[in-house]
Amino acid sequence: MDSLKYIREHMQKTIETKQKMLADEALLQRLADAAALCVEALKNGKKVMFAGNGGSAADSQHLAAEFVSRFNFDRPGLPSIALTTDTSMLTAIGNDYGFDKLFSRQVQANGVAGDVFVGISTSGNSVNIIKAVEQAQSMGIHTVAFCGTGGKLPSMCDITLNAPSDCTPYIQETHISFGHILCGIVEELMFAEFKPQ
Ligand SMILES: O=C(CO)[C@@H](O)[C@H](O)[C@H](O)[C@H](O)COP(=O)(O)O
Ligand SMILES: [Zn+2]
Repeated sequence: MDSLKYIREHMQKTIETKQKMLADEALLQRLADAAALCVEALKNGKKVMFAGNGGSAADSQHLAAEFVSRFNFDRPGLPSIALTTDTSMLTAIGNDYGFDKLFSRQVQANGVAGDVFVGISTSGNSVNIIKAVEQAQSMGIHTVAFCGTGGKLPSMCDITLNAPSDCTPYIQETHISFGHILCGIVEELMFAEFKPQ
């Protein structure tokens, strides 16, 4: 096994995925639209919820923390929760209702109309994310997909941010760019007066 060859190939593929993203004007516009959707929800006193499995669970809590704490500059916290972090809730729902209901149950209990739900799935086929999107839609909660090119999720949501790859790690590495850009635009649009000159 040639580690340096592996590193070069991985970096080449992740750069190619980002270049495809940059060349896709419609995708960039949808990312701007997703930020505008979050701004509208937050200005109306609503919140942004994130959910995903595995690496996407980590992305969910990373991005919710960015909203509540800070991203590029100091400003008031923004309401956001990751539905992936409370082990008591996750084990109770998983044990009593099944893993497929992990996120939809939390959306039903804690979501309100006008919130934004961001479902993150590289395959686009994680059932607990699909069910959470369906639950959100039934409650008037806006839905955003962070996905790849496959699965059911890309055709389900109000706004679809599809990383242009079919390979989980490159999709994930693009998703965290989506999330950082989303946080950065929301912060700028909502708190321009807090930005250091
Ligand atoms: O982080 C990784 C792979 O990079 C894994 O933990 C990965 O997130 C898990 O296999 C997830 O269960 C995949 O779910 P999904 O992205 O297909 O919805
Ligand atoms: Zn991973």
